[in-house]
Amino acid sequence: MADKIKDAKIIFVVGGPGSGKGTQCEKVVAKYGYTHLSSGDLLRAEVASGSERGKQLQAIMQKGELVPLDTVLDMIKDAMIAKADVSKGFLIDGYPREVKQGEEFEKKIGAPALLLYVDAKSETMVKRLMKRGETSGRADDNEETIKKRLDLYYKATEPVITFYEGRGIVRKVHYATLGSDL
Ligand SMILES: Nc1nc2c(ncn2[C@@H]2O[C@H](COP(=O)(O)OP(=O)(O)OP(=O)(O)O)[C@@H](O)[C@H]2O)c(=O)[nH]1
Ligand SMILES: Nc1ccn([C@@H]2O[C@H](COP(=O)(O)OP(=O)(O)O)[C@@H](O)[C@H]2O)c(=O)n1
Ligand SMILES: [Mg+2]
Repeated sequence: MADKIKDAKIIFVVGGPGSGKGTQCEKVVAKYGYTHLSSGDLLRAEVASGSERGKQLQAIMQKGELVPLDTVLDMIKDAMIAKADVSKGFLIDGYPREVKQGEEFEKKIGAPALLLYVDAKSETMVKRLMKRGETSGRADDNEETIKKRLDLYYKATEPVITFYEGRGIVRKVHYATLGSDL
């Protein structure tokens, strides 16, 4: 089964909470037809299913903490296998969250060809998430959890970018290059 994705083209999409990862992925999908897999969306789907595992995930996500590495990785892997026959490549959005997650992904699935780093200032991210929180219904789009997600991003996830910069595969995307309104 896992053989099906052995040679898949992989792009990691990394950026802070509310930096616009999902928004940028949609643009790439429209242009290049890659398959977009958001690790956060996969986790929220599990929560929405009402399963026992979903309940445990909900509690972690509400606090802005990271769910266990194996849980996310298994979900991404299953989703990749399910799409392997129709996919030109995969945008893995919101993963890796820490260097260890990247290392495990590479051991179990494969190496990324590229890392898209979606850059935004922390004030911008906070503003967007507070706005989104008015309608998103996301339990983590509130001031207290947003602060924790940001702290964790700077502490655990920024080192991921440095790690892959060492391999020369990081491409930075920010509003100026994308003609955003901000
Ligand atoms: N003004 C402006 N808003 C944006 C831009 N990109 C994204 N947004 C908004 O910012 C919010 C967060 O964007 P997402 O694409 O969901 O960001 P994300 O990084 O996937 O967010 P998380 O999954 O929560 O990490 C949404 O409400 C978007 O509509 C942009 O370039 N300009
Ligand atoms: N690889 C991942 C992705 C998401 N998550 C969890 O899911 C939450 C939402 O992730 P997300 O990528 O949709 O959103 P942001 O926190 O980036 O805004 C995170 O705050 C984590 O609790 C995780 O633990 N591990
Ligand atoms: Mg997202």
